[in-house]
Amino acid sequence: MENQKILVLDFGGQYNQLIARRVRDLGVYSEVRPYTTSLEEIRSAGYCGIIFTGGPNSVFEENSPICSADIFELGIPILGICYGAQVMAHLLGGTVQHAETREYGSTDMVTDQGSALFVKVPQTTSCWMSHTDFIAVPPAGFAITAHTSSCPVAAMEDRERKLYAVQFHPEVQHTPQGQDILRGFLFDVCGCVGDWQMSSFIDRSVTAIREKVGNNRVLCALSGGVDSSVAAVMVHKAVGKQLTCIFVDHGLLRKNEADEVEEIFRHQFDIDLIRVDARERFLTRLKGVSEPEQKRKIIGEEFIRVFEDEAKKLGKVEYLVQGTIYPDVIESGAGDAAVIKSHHNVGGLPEDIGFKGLIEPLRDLFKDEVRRSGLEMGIPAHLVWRQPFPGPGLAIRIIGDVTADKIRVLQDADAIFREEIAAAGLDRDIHQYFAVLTNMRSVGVMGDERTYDYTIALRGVTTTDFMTADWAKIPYEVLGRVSNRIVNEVGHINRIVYDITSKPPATIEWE
Ligand SMILES: Nc1ncnc2c1ncn2[C@@H]1O[C@H](COP(=O)(O)OP(=O)(O)OP(=O)(O)O)[C@@H](O)[C@H]1O
Ligand SMILES: O=c1[nH]c(=O)c2[nH+]cn([C@@H]3O[C@H](COP(=O)(O)O)[C@@H](O)[C@H]3O)c2[nH]1
Ligand SMILES: NC(=O)CC[C@H](N)C(=O)O
Ligand SMILES: [Mg+2]
Repeated sequence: MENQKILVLDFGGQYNQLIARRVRDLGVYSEVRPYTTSLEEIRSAGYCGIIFTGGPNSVFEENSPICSADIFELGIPILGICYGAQVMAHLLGGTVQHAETREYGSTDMVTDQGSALFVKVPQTTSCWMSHTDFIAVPPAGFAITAHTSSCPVAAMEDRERKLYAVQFHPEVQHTPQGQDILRGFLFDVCGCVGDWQMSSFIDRSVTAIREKVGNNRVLCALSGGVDSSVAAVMVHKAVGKQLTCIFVDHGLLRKNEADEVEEIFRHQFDIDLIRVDARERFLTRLKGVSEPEQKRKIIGEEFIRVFEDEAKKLGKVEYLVQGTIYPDVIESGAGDAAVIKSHHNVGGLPEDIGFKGLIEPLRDLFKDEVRRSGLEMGIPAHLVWRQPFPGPGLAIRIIGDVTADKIRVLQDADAIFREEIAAAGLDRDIHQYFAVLTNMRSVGVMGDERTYDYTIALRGVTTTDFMTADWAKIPYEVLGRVSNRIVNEVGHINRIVYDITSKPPATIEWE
């Protein structure tokens, strides 16, 4: 049985992924698709509801993202949020205007409890606003169901056509009744029953993979990280021995990591594994390259070339499995979102790929959801809770060009940092921590001699979904020990700094 599902139609907002997430948290499957998705596709996918997201544009400006007005004729219930609400008003003949002042932050709101959205919400409540434009006049057939002191149409609905719109953001935590409002839309308006759980996601994915693959062989790009391990186990559940995993040692892994991954994987799982020594070829291609996006693209391409070479040795392989997850996709600039960085497995992929297609069963999930599905499939907790390590590895933690010597220095410094964090019992509390070899050299004095050597930056963050993160408040004693050990034990380092920026404005990795 197919699960019911909700389409989150992406108009370029910041919280699109959060909307999808909140819907899944309510037990309803949801997926984010661009606003350009064709009506035919939407109709045939059998969605039981659509949510229009917010977005940075103004509906009345030229070239703003707009969908076809025929979407309202599909008979599928729609909820517009913020820009999405304005799209609905604009397309159906209402008036959207630019306000003199922005409405931003927590705002008192009066609701009509006769609305399916507000039955569980007090008449006077608060909501979180982030807009300048507003709906001045709703389209014909719409009733106003909420207002604030400066926003005449905080919510409107055409009950008969099942079209709903809210100017505020029910998906953010600062709208205290937000989940009740979404629940009202999903359950009362769309008729969702809440039939989705992680286990049904797994079952459905396994079935879909089995159908897609048929009798063919598949390769899985396995890094030993959480995402690809979960993807591999899922594909193995689907097609068993037709799956071969390829683990690439590109020479940019952490100290001793290649051996550790091989050891763990061979013992833990009954899955075919090939370890490829590609250290030479990656280092050769990266020689003299210092621009971060260029490094990422070279690595993305070289990964694919290695997979193609291995596939040839195995005979005919149709599909490549990757452990791509949602943040990889959105940061690589999916839909109308900006390119933050090209993740090697998405934006860094070459155009010509020697496979019929990719299989990415986790593409719509967040890290914490991937972990939940890993635990559900019986992957041991110590693997599921490993901290993430980016595919391009130390190449994006060495600022500037990458050389074998720099890799060694960084591996040693990073190993000390990780050892001390573990010794202090902090490895579960800090969700990702690592050392960065900055390209900066400075003057120091060691053993009464002048030194002119590199600076290591330490980075530690706390986060749940890796989309936003705070810097970890590592105790000074621990930082002190790490600093001492690195300058004493690792050559060519004479200065250590700790990175105290959150994401945003920084990102977790330095490149
Ligand atoms: N060394 C590698 N060998 C083979 N495939 C890799 C390697 N590094 C990354 N990949 C592929 O790229 C994908 C994305 O890497 P990413 O680091 O985001 O995920 P992961 O390694 O599976 O999990 P984690 O985020 O926990 O490190 C992986 O899921 C895997 O398919
Ligand atoms: O597989 C990956 N390929 C990449 O190209 C890549 N870039 C960043 N990351 C990881 O993604 C999370 C968010 O990182 P940023 O805040 O640096 O964007 C962090 O966990 C990063 O380690 C990557 N993972
Ligand atoms: N957050 C939003 O979706 C904003 C919508 C629109 N850009 C406005 O300013 O009103
Ligand atoms: Mg990884």
